[in-house]
Amino acid sequence: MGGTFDPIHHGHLVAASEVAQHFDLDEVVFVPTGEPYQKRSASPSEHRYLMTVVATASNPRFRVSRIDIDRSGPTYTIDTLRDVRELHPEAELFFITGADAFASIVEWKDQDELWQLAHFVAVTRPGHQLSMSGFPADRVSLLEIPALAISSTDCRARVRAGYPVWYLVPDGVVQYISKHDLYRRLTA
Ligand SMILES: Nc1ncnc2c1ncn2[C@@H]1O[C@H](COP(=O)(O)OP(=O)(O)OP(=O)(O)O)[C@@H](O)[C@H]1O
Ligand SMILES: O=C(O)c1ccc[n+]([C@@H]2O[C@H](COP(=O)([O-])O)[C@@H](O)[C@H]2O)c1
Repeated sequence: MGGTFDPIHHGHLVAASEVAQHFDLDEVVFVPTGEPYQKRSASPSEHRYLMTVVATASNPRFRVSRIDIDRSGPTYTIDTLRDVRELHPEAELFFITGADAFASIVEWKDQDELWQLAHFVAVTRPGHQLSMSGFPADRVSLLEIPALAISSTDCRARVRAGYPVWYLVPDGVVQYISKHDLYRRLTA
């Protein structure tokens, strides 16, 4: 599951858990983006990586990869999937996205090749419509998951405004945000 994770929240974790259960996955690898070129700004990648580690540490089926943050330049999923394929030549790969990210996939780099590298799972997300038309039916699945109307944008705005993010993000992430004074001065 790729994401900017700025910060990681319970919407991400529920999506990962539901997909792992539904497809009987051995593990879910969270891959924080290095340079999310379509986002206006993002916190330093090490902060986003460490929050993802903190949020996932207690789940034995969850792991975090540095492959995107250690690759220089803009992050493209085609590179993520090629690198993962090289590391795990025998694995059956699934790429998890929310409905909003999936809707923009036609704009992603080398879109036609993406389908050969992984099976894409698009999960439902409040406020976003999912349409499978035009996509290769055998390479894409839609999964309905419990609706959590949580976004990283909203979490950042809440911190900036002095509102709590307890229970929207894992406790350790609340503490990490506070310890490193994240989001107080950001505009995004
Ligand atoms: N509440 C949610 N329910 C389902 N999927 C989600 C949810 N939040 C994020 N996702 C999915 O997780 C992936 C990573 O999302 P990302 O890290 O950009 O979080 P975000 O909340 O969308 O962030 P931002 O508000 O900054 O755009 C994307 O595929 C996104 O669609
Ligand atoms: O490959 C691309 O061109 C591309 C463009 C935008 C987003 N993505 C990937 O989509 C995932 C979710 O991205 P985001 O920006 O919604 O956090 C993450 O893994 C990104 O690297 C990929």
